[in-house]
Amino acid sequence: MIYTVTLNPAVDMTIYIDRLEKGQVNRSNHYMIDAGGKGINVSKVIKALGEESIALGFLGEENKEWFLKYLQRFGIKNDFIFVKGLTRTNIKIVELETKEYTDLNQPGFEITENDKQSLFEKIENTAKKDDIFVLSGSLPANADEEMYFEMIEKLKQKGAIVIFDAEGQALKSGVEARPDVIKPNIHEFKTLFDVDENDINSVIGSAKKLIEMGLKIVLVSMGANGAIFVSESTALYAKPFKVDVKSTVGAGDSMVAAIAYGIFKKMSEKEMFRLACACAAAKISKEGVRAPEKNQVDYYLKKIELERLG
Ligand SMILES: Nc1ncnc2c1ncn2[C@@H]1O[C@H](COP(=O)(O)OP(=O)(O)O)[C@@H](O)[C@H]1O
Ligand SMILES: O=P(O)(O)OC[C@H]1O[C@](O)(COP(=O)(O)O)[C@@H](O)[C@@H]1O
Repeated sequence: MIYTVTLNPAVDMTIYIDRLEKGQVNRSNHYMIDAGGKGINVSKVIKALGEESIALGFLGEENKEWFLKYLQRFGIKNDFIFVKGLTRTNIKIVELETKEYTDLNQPGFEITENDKQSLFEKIENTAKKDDIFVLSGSLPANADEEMYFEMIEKLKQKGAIVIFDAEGQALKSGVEARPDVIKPNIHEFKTLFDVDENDINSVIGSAKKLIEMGLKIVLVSMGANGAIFVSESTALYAKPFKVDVKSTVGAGDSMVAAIAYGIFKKMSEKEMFRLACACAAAKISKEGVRAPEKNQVDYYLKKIELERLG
């Protein structure tokens, strides 16, 4: 089974505006509201690819009805721990004239020691050998930065496969627990290694250090500049190509979803990387934080060009 864990979910409000004038009253063109947060977006894309996952993590008590209704509408199975307060609202601004994308992410609710223990118990009682666990996104406002490290260690002891996507200190400490897969974007990767983002070989060299540490796959996404996939047996570069971008939010999550799906379906590394790039392109060609349709993914699959490196 595939499980996604979202410790800090979000109501994502995507606002489309011709141009944002700072310090002025602005009126939007139109907007969309989606249930989001990294793991939840991963679950949405897995569903769109035709597979099931169960979304775990925390959800704020105060606005949980709307959130759960949204997940039900899209057929996303879930089993959250409900915590005091509201699930945060993150604002995504798309400026139509300049094609600029601005995210305003909030810190989110706080959790108690009890909440944390309940989640750890649920995960420990659920995880079995070869289950796939996707751990992604920021931590609740007051959570200990080592929370992912602890969770990854416990999941690895159970024999589960761990895919991990976080940033900052949570990423640094989580990597020490040797997850199987990480998918940092290039800015996040630069917090792990002092690489030159214009030099693909320097990114590959650093990714290989993580493989030597015991990670199985390191996928570094580089926004409009493509992506790099490194494993023990291969180093691949996905060439960039033009996409009519409607919202960049969830591009990385779509890649993570494809890797989870690919591992679950025992796809080859090359195939799963191609799928990851196609899912990301299909996602960004959609408004808001909605999963792409399967036929859009198939359309982009034909456009992905991979180059073997190193
Ligand atoms: N402007 C863009 N044009 C074309 N592809 C893009 C663009 N932005 C993102 N992508 C695709 O989505 C992938 C993930 O985007 P990225 O911004 O690196 O991740 P994240 O959402 O985690 O920050 C990229 O590797 C690329 O394949
Ligand atoms: O947990 P974080 O790091 O604040 O990120 C949360 C945001 O990330 C998203 O999951 C999008 O992530 P990506 O664009 O990196 O795929 C949004 O749905 C959400 O608002």
